[in-house]
Amino acid sequence: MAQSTVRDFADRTGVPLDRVLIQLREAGLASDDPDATLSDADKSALLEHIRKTHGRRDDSEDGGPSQITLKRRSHSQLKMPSGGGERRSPRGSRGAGAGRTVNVEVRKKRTYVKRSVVEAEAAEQDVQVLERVLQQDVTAAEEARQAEAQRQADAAAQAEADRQAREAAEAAEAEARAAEGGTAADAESATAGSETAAEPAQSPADLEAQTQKTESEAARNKEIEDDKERKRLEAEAKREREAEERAARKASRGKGKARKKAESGGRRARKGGAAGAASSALQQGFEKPTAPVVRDVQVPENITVGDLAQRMSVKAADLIKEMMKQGVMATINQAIDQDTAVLLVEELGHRPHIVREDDLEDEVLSQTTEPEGTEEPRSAVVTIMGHVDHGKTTLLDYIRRAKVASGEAGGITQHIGAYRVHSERGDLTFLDTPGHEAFTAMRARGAQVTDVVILVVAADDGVMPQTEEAVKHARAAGVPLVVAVNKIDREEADPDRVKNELVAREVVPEEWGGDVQFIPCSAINGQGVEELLEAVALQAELLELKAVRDCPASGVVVESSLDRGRGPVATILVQNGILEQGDTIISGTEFGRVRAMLDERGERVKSAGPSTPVVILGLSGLPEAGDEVLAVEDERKARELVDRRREKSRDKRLQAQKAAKMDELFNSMQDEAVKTVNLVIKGDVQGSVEALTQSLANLSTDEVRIVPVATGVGAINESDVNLAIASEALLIGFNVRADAKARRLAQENDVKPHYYSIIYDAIDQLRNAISGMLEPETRENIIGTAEVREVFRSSQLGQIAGCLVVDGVVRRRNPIRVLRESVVVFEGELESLRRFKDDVREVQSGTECGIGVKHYNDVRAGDQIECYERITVERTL
Ligand SMILES: Nc1nc2c(ncn2[C@@H]2O[C@H](COP(=O)(O)OP(=O)(O)OP(=O)(O)O)[C@@H](O)[C@H]2O)c(=O)[nH]1
Repeated sequence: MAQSTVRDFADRTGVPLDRVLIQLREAGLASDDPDATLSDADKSALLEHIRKTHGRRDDSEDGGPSQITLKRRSHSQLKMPSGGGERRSPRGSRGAGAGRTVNVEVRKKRTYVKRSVVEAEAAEQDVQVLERVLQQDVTAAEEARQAEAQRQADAAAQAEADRQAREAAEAAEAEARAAEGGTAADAESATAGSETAAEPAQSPADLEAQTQKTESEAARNKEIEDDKERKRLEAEAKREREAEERAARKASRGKGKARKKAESGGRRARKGGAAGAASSALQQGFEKPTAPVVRDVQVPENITVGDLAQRMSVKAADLIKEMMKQGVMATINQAIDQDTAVLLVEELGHRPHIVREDDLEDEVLSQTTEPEGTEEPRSAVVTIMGHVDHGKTTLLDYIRRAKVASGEAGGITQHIGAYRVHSERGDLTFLDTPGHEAFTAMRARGAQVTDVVILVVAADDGVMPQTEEAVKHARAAGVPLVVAVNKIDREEADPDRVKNELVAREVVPEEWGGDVQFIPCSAINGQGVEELLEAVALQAELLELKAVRDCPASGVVVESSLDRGRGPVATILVQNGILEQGDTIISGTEFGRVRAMLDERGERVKSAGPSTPVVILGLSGLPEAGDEVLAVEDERKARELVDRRREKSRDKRLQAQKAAKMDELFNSMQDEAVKTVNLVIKGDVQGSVEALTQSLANLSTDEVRIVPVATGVGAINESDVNLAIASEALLIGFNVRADAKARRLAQENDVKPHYYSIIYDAIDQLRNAISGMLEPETRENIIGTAEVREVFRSSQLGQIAGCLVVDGVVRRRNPIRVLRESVVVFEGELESLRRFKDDVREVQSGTECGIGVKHYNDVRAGDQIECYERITVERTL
């Protein structure tokens, strides 16, 4: 096909010249010159390019809609005046002057096509035209080339045929000439001549064919080369693109969270008006860290493996692996100690920072623990101690002129109460500690907040075990004693006996050269009570008790309980500062604001100074008796401190539970015969629960173990019942009952809550129950002894011992022992028991008899035969 210029080609195809030039440029073929010639090879290359790129444009579109159809609907109303002057309102109601209203709805629809789509379509059409024309041209060129080759081949074949014909003719001619006498030389030369003549006829056609062949081969080679190069470049570009995409994907995965956060931050920033800088900064991709990231890790005193892994941003599994390498086996939720955690953090290349839990404590409590300020005199805190029923409550009752004892269940004080008593010698604060041994622990605490102990000893009873205990506690706490020798109104009262007995315990009366005041008194008729108060006041004076008033308030919890209407209620004794209503306080693991304060008469007070007992409302939970109470200024820090304390106590509890479980397992492995009685104990106040738990736990023996699995303050609830069911525990309510749900659950599961209001009863009943669990004891009872006087041999009966029953009765069916010089030589049973010739069932003391011992033929004169019985005895504790 004839070569043409680009312009000609564009004209022929009808495609704009620009577009043809663009296509050629994209195919990498032509310059910008429209008059450059376009060879067949160029056209082939262009066609190939078009085929490759044709249709790709659709894929590269952004995927958005190529056209949008908008529909609009508008409503309007036309009001038509009615002919009869009557009008109808839009709702159809008739009214004066109303016309007819017609609703008109206009619908419009318009379709917009994307400009780029239209243009792309035009370009695509042009390209299709180009492709078609090029295809035609290339096909035509190919066909022409093939026709030309055919023609040349035909010409060559014709020439060859001619030459052969000519040669044949000439050969025939030469033969004829030879036959006529011609030489062979002539023939040869003729042959050569014919060959030479034939040569010029073949050469021009061959040359042209060869030249064309070489040219097309070169073009094809070039095409192949170009194609290879293009493919290589394309593959390279593709590889680069894919690598970029991979990196971007990875970055987006890795930074997913961060980006979300950043984006939200960005949104916030945009909202705030600072959009530009923020959003451009956020678009950066993921940057692979070039060096290991070293983190600063806070290591508290106790931390779980999972938590530590999170702080280091490593997987928990990796941390556990690392621990295994170090020889530590732990699960993800297991708490590890600070030292181990520090080692692990260092091992993993981070910087540990040891967090001392006391830091926060110190910070929050610095102002309160050591009060600074002017010290002022304060009234004494007095505790009454003594043996059960020696008259503690009656004495306090007399002193504060209120009937406390009469209102108490069983007449025994069940929990610590605190009362302020006004006397002529100033105020005294009394902590009423119960006298039962069960309250030992509480009493010990009472002694610690106490300035003076009144030791009540009944003059008719003398020193008893708890009197001694009280002396020990007072001594241990370094608290001075004042002895109230009570019940002197009784006839059998013997105050001197009390003195003597106490002197033996190194409590020496002043009048006998000691330092302890002994005051004889009667709590019933009040005799000597004034003197007692005077003695206490005197003792307090000697102590020169002081407190700081102008400092943050601090004190101690005396008792706490849960009140149905008021929530947690705590009796506290203020020791320093002035506690005001509204103060923020912390106590142990509890936190709160003092909502209300009540004094010992239940009257509201706004503030309470040193040595004042008050009941406070507003704590988050029940603090333990003996816990410190502190008023704090920084509420946030105080809350944080309480949270940390709770965490700590929970950890401790968990660890203790684990230890307990291990111990239990170990014990049960060691001795499976040991029976366990589990208890779930609920009570009205913390002190009672503690005391009851301790007393009941003390009933444990080697054979029966008492395990209080759960204790708490408040009504018995569903969870208590569930726990009792699960652990097969006895459910005990002390001055509390099961709520409705708990009752139902208990009934359904045949669990019976045991209610008590007197600690003695609970102890006695449990003791009886435990007694029932003890294995009965088998005892031996010797019922008779016979002395062997003589031994006979009978052919029928074997050896027979002639005996005299010296003690009790010997029975035929009972087991026997043979004793020789008081040593058992045989144990077995009787073969026969005879009186004279008769078999008898038993022989009484003082009677002779013949005894045959089964399976024993060595009974000798002088031996003793002991007859006994086995009896089973029920055991009690
Ligand atoms: N005659 C006489 N009886 C007294 C006197 N003091 C107490 N009692 C009686 O002794 C009994 C026990 O008195 P409480 O005051 O309940 O004894 P307690 O030491 O408080 O007992 P617990 O609360 O169990 O620790 C009561 O019946 C009192 O009436 C007294 O001075 N004289």
